[in-house]
Amino acid sequence: QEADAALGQRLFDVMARNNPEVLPGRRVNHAKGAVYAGTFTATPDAAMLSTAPHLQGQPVPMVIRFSLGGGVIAVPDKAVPVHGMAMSFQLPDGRSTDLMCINMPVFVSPTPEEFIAFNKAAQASPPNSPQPTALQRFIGSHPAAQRFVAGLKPMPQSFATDSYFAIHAYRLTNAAGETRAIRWRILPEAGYAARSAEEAAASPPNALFDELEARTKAGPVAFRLEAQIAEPGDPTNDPTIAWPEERRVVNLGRILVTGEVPNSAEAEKPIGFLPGKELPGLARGDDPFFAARDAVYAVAFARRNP
Ligand code: HEM
Repeated sequence: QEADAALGQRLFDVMARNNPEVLPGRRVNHAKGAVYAGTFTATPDAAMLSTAPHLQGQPVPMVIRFSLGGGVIAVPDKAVPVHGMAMSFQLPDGRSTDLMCINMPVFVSPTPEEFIAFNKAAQASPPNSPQPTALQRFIGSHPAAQRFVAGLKPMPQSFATDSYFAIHAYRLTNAAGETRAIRWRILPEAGYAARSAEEAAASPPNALFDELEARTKAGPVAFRLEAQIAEPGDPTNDPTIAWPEERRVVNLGRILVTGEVPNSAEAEKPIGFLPGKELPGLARGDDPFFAARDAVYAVAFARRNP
């Protein structure tokens, strides 16, 4: 649709203005990253929730990209608190479905328009701006942004000791035709482990990427894919509002990250993840971010693969 395409372009433009320069062929956001191969194997419980082919129990290959938020490839790992884990589940018939997760359970803005305003406030607050800066004023008057910033995590020991969230609500439908709203979560089998402020400050520039490469050379890294199930009244169209922790959580299966792909910097170029790719038994929910993100990712992909 016209309106979505125009919003996608405006979202791309505001992201591009976050960066001094977008290098040719590189991502305008989550620029620093590494591509890994993996597999996913569903538990029997997964099929009780959805008929989606990758949730039936046969192992499926995965492509997984770990990343740091922001558009600067040369940024030190310790400087960026928002981490990405984007992944594609690859079905035998050539179809795929993706999850694009960050290490935060909620998003910073309730609507795409407000995300544009948030970025503009950040851009109007360069280092050494007089206080309160435009960003401080924005955060002070937007509770969701305040919660997000307050919830940012310390640097983890490893990408393998952090949890990741696709944030938006999806819908799963099982063979009996029962549909449930869910939110995806990815939990580390190694357990959550963070660095102290001193350890983080002393960490080398590529600490997290080097650590993951070394760790996977010693053996696969495992995560649990879970679905948090909504109850009536839980908001499905506002990614800034967490559902209560006591909601039922179903263990859907095991993600094994097996190793970095050869020449990751080239391998990442033709990859373009999308959060709203549907399958039988798996649909996007009613969050307006799905259409907005489809649109901005299309612009971003075309720009880096002209
Ligand atoms: C309107 C809000 C958002 C905008 C404008 C936006 C924008 C972008 C852009 C332009 C990219 C680069 C895409 C590419 O070149 O392929 C990107 C990557 C990414 N985004 Fe978003 N994003 C938004 C919301 C989110 C949310 C809510 C999440 C997580 C739930 C998320 C997770 C990611 C991840 C993990 C990547 C890296 C993908 C990769 O490794 O290829 N984004 N985002």
